[in-house]
Amino acid sequence: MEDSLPLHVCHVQTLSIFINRSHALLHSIGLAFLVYYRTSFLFQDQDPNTKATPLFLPWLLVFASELLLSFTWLVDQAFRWRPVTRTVFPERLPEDDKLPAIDVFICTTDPDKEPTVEVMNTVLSAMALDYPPEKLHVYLSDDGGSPITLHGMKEAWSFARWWLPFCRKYRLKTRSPEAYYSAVSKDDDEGSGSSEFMIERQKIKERYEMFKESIREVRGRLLDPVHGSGITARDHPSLIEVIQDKSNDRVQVDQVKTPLLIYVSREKRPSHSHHFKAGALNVLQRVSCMISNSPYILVLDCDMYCNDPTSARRAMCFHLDSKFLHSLAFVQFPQRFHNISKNDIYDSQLRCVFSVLWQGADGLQGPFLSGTGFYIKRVSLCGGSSIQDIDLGELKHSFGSSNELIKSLHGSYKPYVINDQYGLLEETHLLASCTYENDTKWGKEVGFLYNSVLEDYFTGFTLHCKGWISVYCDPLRPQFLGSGTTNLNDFLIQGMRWSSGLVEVSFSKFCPLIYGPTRMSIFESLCYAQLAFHPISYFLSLWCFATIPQLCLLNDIPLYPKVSETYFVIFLFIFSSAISKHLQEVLSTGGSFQTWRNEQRIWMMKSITSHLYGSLDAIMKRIGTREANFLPTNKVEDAEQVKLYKMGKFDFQTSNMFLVPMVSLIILNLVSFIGGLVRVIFVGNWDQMLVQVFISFYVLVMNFPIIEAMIVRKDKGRVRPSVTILSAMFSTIFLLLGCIILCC
Ligand SMILES: O=c1ccn([C@@H]2O[C@H](COP(=O)(O)OP(=O)(O)O[C@H]3O[C@H](CO)[C@@H](O)[C@H](O)[C@H]3O)[C@@H](O)[C@H]2O)c(=O)[nH]1
Ligand SMILES: [Mn+2]
Repeated sequence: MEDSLPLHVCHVQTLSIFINRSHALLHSIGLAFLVYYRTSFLFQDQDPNTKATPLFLPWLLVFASELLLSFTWLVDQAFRWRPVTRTVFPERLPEDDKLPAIDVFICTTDPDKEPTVEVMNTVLSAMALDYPPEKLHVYLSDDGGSPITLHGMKEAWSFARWWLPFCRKYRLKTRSPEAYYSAVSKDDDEGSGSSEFMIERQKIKERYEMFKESIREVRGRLLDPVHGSGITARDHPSLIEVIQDKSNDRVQVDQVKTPLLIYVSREKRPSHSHHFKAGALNVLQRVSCMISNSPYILVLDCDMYCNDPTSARRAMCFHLDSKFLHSLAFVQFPQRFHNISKNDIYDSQLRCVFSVLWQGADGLQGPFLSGTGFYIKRVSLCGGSSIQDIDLGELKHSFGSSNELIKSLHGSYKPYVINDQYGLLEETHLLASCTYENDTKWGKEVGFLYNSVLEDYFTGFTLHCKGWISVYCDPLRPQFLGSGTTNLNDFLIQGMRWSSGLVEVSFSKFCPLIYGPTRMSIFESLCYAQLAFHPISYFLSLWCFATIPQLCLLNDIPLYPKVSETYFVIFLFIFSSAISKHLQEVLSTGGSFQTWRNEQRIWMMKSITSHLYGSLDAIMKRIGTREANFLPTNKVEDAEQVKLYKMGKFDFQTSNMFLVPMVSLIILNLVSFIGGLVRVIFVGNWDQMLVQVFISFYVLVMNFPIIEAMIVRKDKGRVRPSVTILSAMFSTIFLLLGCIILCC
């Protein structure tokens, strides 16, 4: 055995650690001075005449916002404490016959928003993973219960019998056929120069076109008026099918070994809450127990195809390491996207999360579960390996009534007897029924958890609380590629769902600051807390910074030290230090100045809208006036929207709920900037008002695309004049109210 050679190594990023810690030290000294400056103002002997003046209120609000931001920053430092990167050596893995089996879970829900061809590309890329095919089982959960998807699966299976041998023979790097055939530059795959290869490539391409055509044709047919079947996405029985060969191509491709492919559509009834993706994943877990019961599970969103076949072996480098055998719950790969433009105006790539934060968490107890692109150990979702000692009654209380399921948990189940399809299907239908989870611990303690719409964050959090660790694997070539949100509307709605899910957790008994520290490393729990609290903290403080200094500027109320005072330097320092740290991180993770500006801007836009509404949504859910929901993002590309996105132009075709607050604040800042400037010039107190003038200026410069879309643009993505007028009304009312409060 190659015992001496490690399967992976971990590199501590010493330079980043040095930069981060020194910056944290300097920055916190700055913040300490700021707090001292503000508190000493609050506690200084007040003139009895001024004590009652409204000056006090704006000061307090601005100070509170400064404290909130400082707190969030401080907690955030946990992510920067000990970043690491990892390298794996898959060539040192044991022989194929010693590798453990893997189940791949793919979730889809809506064939209109999630085009079937794209979903099947994900399925095919997973089937084509470089892993022994008899040890790979691909499950698709179809929450829509759509015959279009089922038909797509059958077609995908037939096509796979051509596609997989081609991939294997030439060791293709790109194994999603769509990505492969539409790639601008070809990978240098083995034998890719030969004419035999070119002929085969062309032949398979034709088959692929036929495959797409068949999906299109069936879609056209099935979309015609539904004939009173009563089956809808929200109301349908369960349907589980092991996809098998019905094609006539058998002669040629009979020898091809294909991974098992299983279609699962769980039962859904309007009377039962189905818990969205987490619910779907839990059904897959149970159903797969009966069929393959593999010890490891790869979870994928329907749009996240495997861009590189080696991810499974890479993940096994960690899972099979004897040091990790009993502690490692999952290996997380970053989410990367295939449709991001160079400019990336919406920061759809989530650069900070996947290039900075997760590496930081990896140096502590591990990256957070990120919904897709992770290889998780099955037992970690079922309460660990202590199951063996628990008695049957207790187990049924946790896992439900199925004896077969419980047998499988003990590992004594002999899964998938193909001859006994009938018995198998009966049991799986029970497991996929919407009542199976009643009075069990599914979703509460077992499987993916339901407490939050951000099931991944919360499930990962409880795993870390139970002492499991995770690792982050981020090789140069992205292992998975999905479609990022490339229009403002989808982006803000997605952000709202995430904020809501995070705030839900922070307002529950699982609040990371209270529940975490006693159960996991303190730094890791700070990381969880940072994420959980950032929506509230950002929306409160940014709303404040976008209004209060501006109102005060118009009313000649100074909130910051004069330029000539020494404390001015403190504010200058804090601002520049924060900005340059962000810039340093952007540049060192391959971004540009433009990236920095885009991230600053989208941070402001998101804080004002998504974080606000997401937090409100969570609060309303908490007090019971609102139900959880999960609007899946749209994966269909709209040509016009894509054009705007590629040009780097914001697409303001979104609801007024998002637009009006943003535009109102821009108008407010415009008025206060111009008014303030005029005033400062006439009164001559620029020394006192400079910071406030600058804040308005900064907001305007950073959000210039909104101004442009209000005034200059004529295309569809502009801000409609009606929105501008409505927003102007809101700003006026706000200004008037503000003046009344401040001046009386
Ligand atoms: O009722 C549902 C809703 C969604 N999904 C699936 O969940 C996945 C993620 O949904 P998507 O619309 O793509 O949401 P995103 O915001 O892009 O997803 C991110 O955020 C989710 C949590 O909000 C995580 O689960 C995802 O992994 C993460 O990529 C998709 O495959 C959907 O088909 C279901 O299976 N059932
Ligand atoms: Mn998605």
